[in-house]
Amino acid sequence: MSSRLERVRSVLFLPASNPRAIGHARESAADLVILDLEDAVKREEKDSARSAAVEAVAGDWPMPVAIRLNSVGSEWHSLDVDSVARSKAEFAVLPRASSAHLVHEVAGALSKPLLAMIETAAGVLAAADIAPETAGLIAGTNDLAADLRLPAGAGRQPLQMALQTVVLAARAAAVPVFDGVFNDLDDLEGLTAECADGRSLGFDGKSLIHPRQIDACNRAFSPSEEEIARARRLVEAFGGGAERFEGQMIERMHVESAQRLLDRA
Ligand SMILES: CC(C)(COP(=O)(O)OP(=O)(O)OC[C@H]1O[C@@H](n2cnc3c(N)ncnc32)[C@H](O)[C@@H]1OP(=O)(O)O)[C@@H](O)C(=O)NCCC(=O)NCCSC(=O)C[C@H](O)C(=O)O
Ligand SMILES: [Mg+2]
Repeated sequence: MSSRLERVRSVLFLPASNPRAIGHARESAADLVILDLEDAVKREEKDSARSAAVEAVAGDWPMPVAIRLNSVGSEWHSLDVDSVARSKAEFAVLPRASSAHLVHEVAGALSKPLLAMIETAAGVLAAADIAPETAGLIAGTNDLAADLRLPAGAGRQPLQMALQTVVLAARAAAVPVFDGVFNDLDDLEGLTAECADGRSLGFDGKSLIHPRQIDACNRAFSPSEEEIARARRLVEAFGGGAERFEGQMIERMHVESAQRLLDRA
């Protein structure tokens, strides 16, 4: 696992075509920033956005920065790969990853760590093979809902199996995994609830579309004081084998989980 992604909770997307947003992202508390060349950028701005992204990543950033390419098969993909390969972007992001073979090819052409977005039915079914070719997975819930032909407002319930498959694939390959975006820009309560849902599914963090979503996300994916205190007590109390701890059975794996939480904290 790239150690630079190990503790990432908030993943902020922004259109590379918006210079003011690039400025805001650089000053934000996001753990990872993704300059988008794909869906957030209009057709007529694809070339200028690509140049702007390459120029932006050449500057200093307090957090790791990635560029999201246009998908394989699109008219911009090859130009994106050429430019991003030569750029100072630490990571690239491939949308609509659908097979391990394609991801392997793109990662090879870029010669830099690649995060793959799982956002099609084919991508979900291939996620276990895709994950080992990557530095991490990101669930693309908008595209996935569209690909599955879910009715508007269907929510996350019909996506549960896909989301769990993405987490399983990432865990089996020991790479980090990030939940999809929350589209309602003004509903911070809803965002907080969805972050909690993502964390309970096993995601390490969440992708975001607005700086005002960052604090809630960072809070939700950080261990609480209560969790930290319990983990400390548990590690301290453990003597090996099966034991009673505060009314519950604990074994070695509970100590490992507690230790992981303390490391993250
Ligand atoms: C969604 C938006 C288009 C909303 O924009 P707007 O209504 O202009 O927002 P505000 O007026 O609240 O903006 C206030 C200032 O904040 C800056 N801003 C806004 N968003 C960002 C951002 N993401 N990063 C940095 N800064 C941001 C604005 O520039 C304003 O600043 P100023 O001009 O100085 O006043 C907009 O929020 C947006 O574009 N969000 C990101 C969209 C995006 O990147 N989409 C692609 C990734 S999501 C995706 O595709 C998921 C996946 O693929 C899937 O399938 O699910
Ligand atoms: Mg998408």
